[in-house]
Amino acid sequence: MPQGESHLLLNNLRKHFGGQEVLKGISLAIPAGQFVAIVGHSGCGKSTLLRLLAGLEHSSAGSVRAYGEPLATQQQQSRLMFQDDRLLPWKTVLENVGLGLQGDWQEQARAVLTEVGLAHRADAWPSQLSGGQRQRVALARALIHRPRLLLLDEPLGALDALTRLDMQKLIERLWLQHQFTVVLVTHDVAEAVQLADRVIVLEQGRVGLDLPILLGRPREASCTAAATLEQRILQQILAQQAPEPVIRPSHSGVRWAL
Ligand SMILES: Nc1ncnc2c1ncn2[C@@H]1O[C@H](COP(=O)(O)OP(=O)(O)OP(=O)(O)O)[C@@H](O)[C@H]1O
Repeated sequence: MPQGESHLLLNNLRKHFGGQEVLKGISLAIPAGQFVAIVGHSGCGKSTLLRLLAGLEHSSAGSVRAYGEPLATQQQQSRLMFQDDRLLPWKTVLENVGLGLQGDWQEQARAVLTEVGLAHRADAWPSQLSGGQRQRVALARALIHRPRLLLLDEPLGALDALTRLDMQKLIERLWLQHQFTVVLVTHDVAEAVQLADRVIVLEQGRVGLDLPILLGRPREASCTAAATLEQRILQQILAQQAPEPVIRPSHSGVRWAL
């Protein structure tokens, strides 16, 4: 896949919540069209980083530029997909895909449903679909906007293993076809190596490893080169202690863990 121009430039990005510094100076250049996976211990700051890229959080310091412009001016070109599909149960599949669109959106919505293999369920209700199908609808709802940046926050985490493999193939196919930039947060190191051009290990808010995945496509999950890369990433993660949960006193006097 051709990659050249920088899409995202993160410069010394920091984020704290109260006294807790969650991102401690992240600097990255992400070329247009690159597929980046972010892995790391629970609580190391992966979702916070993604939420900053989606414009759902503001950084405490540092900057993110998209195509040379402040990220905030480019936000309409990105879409975020979560582990839960966030479909509206009182709207049909087609209406969910066209949510918020004006004018003659139905044809476009049917076209993206075809791309995700669900054109035949356009008139179904979300409750009539399987978990994998609902995630396909969520993907179609993102794709209808033709995003240049697709942000994926563990979107396959709740799916069974076979559905997950199907979804991985679908995401890879659509990415190759449309050439958007992807930032995927995942707990699954094999999934990261299977899909990404580059895997970043976050360690307590810092980049601990930035590893290019120089494997051809389509990829064989069981090939030795992939297994070696997975091993390298796992070693890096396991060498780090998981972040200590932050215990804060609540107003009621009960202590709770973040
Ligand atoms: N809105 C918030 N207010 C206060 N603290 C927050 C907020 N969002 C995240 N945090 C804290 O920031 C830290 C990093 O959270 P984040 O969700 O980014 O981690 P993560 O690596 O995505 O974890 P996981 O893999 O478990 O989803 C955690 O300690 C979390 O409690």
